[in-house]
Order: sequence, then C-alpha cells, then structure tokens
Amino acid sequence: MIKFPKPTVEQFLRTYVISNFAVSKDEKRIVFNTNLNGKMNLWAMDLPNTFPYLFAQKDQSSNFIKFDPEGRYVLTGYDNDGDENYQIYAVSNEGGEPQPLITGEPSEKYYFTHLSEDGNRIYYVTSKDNPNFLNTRVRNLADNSDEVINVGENGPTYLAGVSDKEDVFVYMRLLANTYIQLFVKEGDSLVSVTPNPEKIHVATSPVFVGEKDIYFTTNYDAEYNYVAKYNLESKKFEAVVNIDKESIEGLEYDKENNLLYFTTEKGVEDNLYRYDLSSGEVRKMETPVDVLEKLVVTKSGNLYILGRGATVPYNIYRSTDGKSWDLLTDNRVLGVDKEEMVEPDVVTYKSFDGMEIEALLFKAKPENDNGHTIFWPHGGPQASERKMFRAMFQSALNRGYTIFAPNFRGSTGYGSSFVKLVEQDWGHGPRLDCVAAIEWLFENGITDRDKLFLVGGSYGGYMALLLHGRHPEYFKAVVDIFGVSNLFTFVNSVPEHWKPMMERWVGDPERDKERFEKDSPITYLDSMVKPMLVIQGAKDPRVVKEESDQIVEKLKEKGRDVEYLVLDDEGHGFSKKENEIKVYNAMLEFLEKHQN
Ligand SMILES: CC(=O)N[C@@H](C)C(=O)N[C@@H](C)C(=O)N[C@@H](C)C(=O)O
Repeated sequence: MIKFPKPTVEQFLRTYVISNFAVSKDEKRIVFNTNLNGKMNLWAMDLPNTFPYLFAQKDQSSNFIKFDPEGRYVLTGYDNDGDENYQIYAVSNEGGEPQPLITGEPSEKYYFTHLSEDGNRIYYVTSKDNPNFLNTRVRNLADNSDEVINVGENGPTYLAGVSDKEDVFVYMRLLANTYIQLFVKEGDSLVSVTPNPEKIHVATSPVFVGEKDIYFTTNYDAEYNYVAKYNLESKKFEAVVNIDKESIEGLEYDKENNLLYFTTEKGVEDNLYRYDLSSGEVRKMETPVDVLEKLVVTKSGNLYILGRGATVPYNIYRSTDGKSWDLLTDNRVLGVDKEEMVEPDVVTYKSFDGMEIEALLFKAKPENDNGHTIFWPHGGPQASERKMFRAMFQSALNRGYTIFAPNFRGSTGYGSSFVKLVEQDWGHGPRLDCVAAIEWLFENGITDRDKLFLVGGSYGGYMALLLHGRHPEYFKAVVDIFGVSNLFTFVNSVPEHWKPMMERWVGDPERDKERFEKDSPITYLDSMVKPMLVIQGAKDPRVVKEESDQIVEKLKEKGRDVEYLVLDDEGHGFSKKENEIKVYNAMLEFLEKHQN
C-alpha cells in the first residue's frame, strides 16, 4: 500500500483568505477578494459556474467591492502593501486592470461609503483636508464634479446611510470603540437618533425602511446591542428587538419581503436571525459556519454569507430558502480532513477578582501531542478569540502544541461593561486575567510548568511582551508579532483618525504618566530574559515598526537572545502567501528550537 506522510506546515498555510465579496444585481456574478494566487486580488465566479477566474489584478488588499447597478463597472479600493491608505478604483465589467478613480496623495485615505441607485454618484469619506475627523464628499460621474457634503468634527465621522432619494444622510461619529454616536443630517445640523448623544453608547448599521424609518443597532441603556428605530417625522426613538445576551452587530433589509436579517455576536460564535417587520416574528437560522464575516441579502431575497469555523476556512455560501446552504467556494486545507484538525473546547475560569473569563482550549490530539502549550492573548484588545479558522493554529496543533486563548476583560461578545474594562487599563486587569489563566492551565494538568510558550499579535503582542517582562518565570520563549512595546510612543504614532480616540482607549501620556510607565513592556527590559522572536510588517500603520525596533534594539544591547523578522511589503497582518509561510515557519522553527 502507498503510505502518505503527516501533513506539513505548508499544507495548512496553503489555505486561502477570502476577505470580502459582492453579488451582482442579477445574481449571475460573485466577485471576491482572495489571495488564491498568492497575493490579494479580485476573483469572480459566473454562476451557476463556480470555477473562479481572476477578475482584477493589482496584488494589493481591497477594502470594498461594489457592482454598478447598471452593470458598467465594479468599484473597489486598494491600499499599498498594508499601509491602509485605501483609495478608490474602477474595474471594467469585463475585469482587467483597476483604474484609479478617486485617489490622491499616497498618505491620504478615500473610503467608499455609498453608490446611488443609478450608479452615477459615489459617496466617500476622506482624510484629505481633515485627517483627524474626516470629510464626506460626493463625486458625480456624469460631470466629474466633486463636493464636500459633511465636515467631520469632534471625532472621525463616517457616512453610514443614504436614503434612496439621496435626501437623508446618516453619519456615525466614533469617539471610542465603545462610544459611537449616530446622527441624521438635517440642513446643517446633526440630530441624534438616540435620545441623548452625550450618554456613552454605540449606535451603528443604519438601514432605511420605507420613507420615514431608520433601523439601526445600539446598546443605548443596555449591555448588549439591540435593534432600534428612529422615525424621521416624529423624531422618536424606539427599541424594537433584542436577543438575550447576544449583541446584534449587522442589519440587512429585504425590502421585497419586509424582513430584517441580523447577525449576533455571542462569545466565541455568531448567530443569524430573521425578523419579520410585518408580524414581529424572530427566527433563528441555521448556518454552516461558526463566525459570520459578511451577509448579503439580494433583491430576490436570497442570502449569501462569508464565514468560517474553527476547522473550516473562509467560504461563501448561498441560501435560496433560508434553510439549506450551497457551498459556492470550496476553500479547504490542502489534503487535511476536518476530522484531523482540532475543534476547541469552550472553557471558563475564575480570574484574580472572581470574574468569569471564557476561553478557547485547543487540545493537541494524543498522537501529535508534544507536551507543550502556546498561550495566545488575542489582538484588538476590543475584539475576541473566536471559533474561526487560523492556519497558524491548526498547523501548530498538528505539530503537537496545545493552544489556550483567553477572552480576557476588554474582549467583545460579553456585554458593554466587560469591553470597557480594558479602556485606560491596558496592562493590569487583562494581564492578571492571563496570569489566572496560566495558573488554571497548571492546576488542571493541561500544561506542565516548564512547557509553556507565549505568542501574540498586536495587542496580543503587547500582552506577550508585558507578560514576558513581568512574569518571565512562566515561559520558555516568547513570540511578539507587531506588538506595542511603549504606550508613550504608541499613542502618538497611530493613524491620524485614531488619535481622537486615544485618550479614552489608552489614556493621556502626561496625565497618566505613571500608569503608562507601569504598563509599557519596555519598562521591564531587565527581566525579559527568555528567547524572543519579534515579527513586524514595515508598513504597519497601527503598530508602527518603531514599536518593534525600539524593544529589539534595547534587548540586543543587553545581549539577549532576540531574533527579528521584518516583512518589507506587509502592514498589520500578512496578506501575501509567501510571507505568511515564511513567518509561521520561522515561528514553528523557533518554538521547536526552544522546546528543550
Ligand atoms: C474603530 C477603530 O479602528 N478603532 C481602533 C482604535 C481600534 O480599536 N483598532 C483595533 C482594531 C486595532 O487595530 N488594534 C490593534 C492595536 C490590534 O490589537 O490589532
């Protein structure tokens, strides 16, 4: 008999990302953004044929895809090697090379927000002339005129909704991740859709229903987001539907059938619901995925989703009856069956102050187990680790590592009070939640005291550095992927439109000097004695290279064992397949080297 060897790391990493998709008006074509040929590009399928073909090549990440309703072009946005300065391009309906449409200086951002029903007017938000608060403009393709329709003030302001007649506009002002105001623009004034915009809450995802109602999601006076409505005539706010302990995140309206579809976030999973606006009935719908990245409801009432599960990579599915789902893409792990991968256990443990923390525990299969555990604090920090396929996780599990990922305080999916706990406390409560998790792993016999590795990216990289500096005794070796090393330099180097949110998110470097020192990993160089691998994208606009440069330089000066891997053509993540393979191979080699 022919015997095949165990899957290689590369097999897991040869799984592709699908980051976005759009469906044409006649539902004959789907365009999606994927690194199927190694770099991010737009690919298409002409249904019912599901064999994908390259639709537009630029080898860059795209942040949106929009079909012209008249079928003349497709709009998209590209940045440059991860710098997140997205600008707007047009692609011919036949596909081809994207043409610059609404672009400017390389440092400027142009975010698409809305296309008129006739496909002639493009609404967009730009950093040009207002880098902190952003302006909204409209470009008329018929005469190439371009005008400002809103000047952002007090916080980065995005156009979030436009009525069919283009006479009512809804704007979203971000004052923090946990404080988002939603306004209707009437004349020159902004009128809040919630009763008191000064009260801290979030309000997002507006959809116009009929001429007079705007439905949206909010947690106004509540822990979890619910659906509310604002009537443009009576100016009344009304709560409409909530789901117990689930946060309603996105709304899609099916006009034909008067239905609202919404996705909810519930801890480590998402759910999909249908709300009948005529009868008030709410129905939970089965989906083939654990985490929903995008939902599209077409004019005919068909549903399309992009999602993933812990052992199933990104795929696009369609449902024509709201019950069964057709798999349109067949993105799979090269030669590895779902059963050979690891589904996580959802566990809870008590933290230092008695608070319950949920976590994902991926146990290496006994035949692979190498006895070591990777402790993974997630990024964000106002995000969470969820049941979502990560090639890096499944390849490490296959190499025998157990992985533990706690949703420490500050994570999303557990109510708004819990998310706020990380604000102005980056380094105390969440760190002690991690310490409690590590002790729990030891107490429960999951991990031996001398067999723990620490790996994290972004805020998770910050937490990895801080845990290394303050609790080095726990770890054999540490991997920091674009982590924040110094809160003083971090708050001044983030993108301009994040700066208005820094005080509430992290704090003020002068007022909170003592806390910034205490919570900056760079303060603890003396105790960072374990071997380290630091990985950084040179174009990262969120956690800039200087964050990694400074800690690597200082540790090297002290003669510490530090490896530094810089990817010149990446930003805050690894979008190019060869880079991803290089990074995770380096990481697994590093961990293997330090097992003994
Ligand atoms: C709305 C928005 O962009 N808010 C930002 C302040 C934010 O929360 N950004 C995070 C998603 C982020 O990029 N955090 C970094 C530090 C990370 O951990 O990935």
